[in-house]
Amino acid sequence: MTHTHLHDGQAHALALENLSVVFGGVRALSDVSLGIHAGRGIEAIIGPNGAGKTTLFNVLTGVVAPTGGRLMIDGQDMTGRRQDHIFRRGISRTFQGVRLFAHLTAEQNVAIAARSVTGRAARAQGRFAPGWFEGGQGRDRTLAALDRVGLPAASRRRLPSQLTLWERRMVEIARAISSEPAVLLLDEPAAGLNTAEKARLRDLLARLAGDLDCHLVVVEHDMSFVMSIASRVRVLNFGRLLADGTPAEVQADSQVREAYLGTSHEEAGA
Ligand SMILES: Nc1ncnc2c1ncn2[C@@H]1O[C@H](COP(=O)(O)OP(=O)(O)OP(=O)(O)O)[C@@H](O)[C@H]1O
Repeated sequence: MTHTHLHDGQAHALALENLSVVFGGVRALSDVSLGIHAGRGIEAIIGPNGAGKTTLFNVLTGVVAPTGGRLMIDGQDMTGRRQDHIFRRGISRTFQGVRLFAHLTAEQNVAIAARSVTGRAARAQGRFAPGWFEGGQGRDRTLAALDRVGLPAASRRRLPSQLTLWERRMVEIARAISSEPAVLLLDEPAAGLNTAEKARLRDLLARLAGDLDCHLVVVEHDMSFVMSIASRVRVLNFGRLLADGTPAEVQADSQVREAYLGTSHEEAGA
């Protein structure tokens, strides 16, 4: 696979400026400003239940339009733009829980995502080549993504219901990386995995950040997992950005400790 990088020579940046989201009377996000710079890194967003983490991902991917503030991609205002527009700018995601098409095999689930985009190379040229899937790129992209996550050959032709949770998670990640994103957002990737699987996930994410030149942003409740993979951690609480720093800095922050003490997150001190 050839990579013509979308962000060659320039920082591929996702930025939220004074972002607010209100659902009816609920203020899910209040005046959140943050920048995500592409590069080979992994950062995390943590926070108690209802802090606004998923809403933040939803704004970053165009699922939810903000009530106030702006979403900038590469310096361009993308506020209120459709999901597919944002996706084509190199922002990809996985969802809380696993969302795969039940009637399609693992391989087909990845293929439909892989063929819906032309990938980073074509995006860099500012075009979508007609017939590229028939030309084999979609298939190459699918196989490359499945190889990258390490899904065994026998599992690729199984339906999601015939796979383990870890295998389904691998398929979801393969689907998200098949578009060769510049930024990959992962919503609770470690949820439900056992210790051995979490270790494999940790290795996989580190490899993706390195090999793919993809910047990873992880929303995660498992604090020890977060602290072991992220170089930067942002903490949301009641829709506001409470802290931003290295894992050590965030863990030592008294406001963060207080925010977690009021919740049922027993893993907060881990
Ligand atoms: N579509 C919606 N309509 C109304 N309220 C919503 C909607 N989506 C989210 N909320 C509310 O916005 C707030 C933030 O929710 P969000 O799901 O973003 O939090 P979270 O940090 O991802 O929580 P969790 O850790 O439980 O997934 C919560 O109070 C939630 O109830």
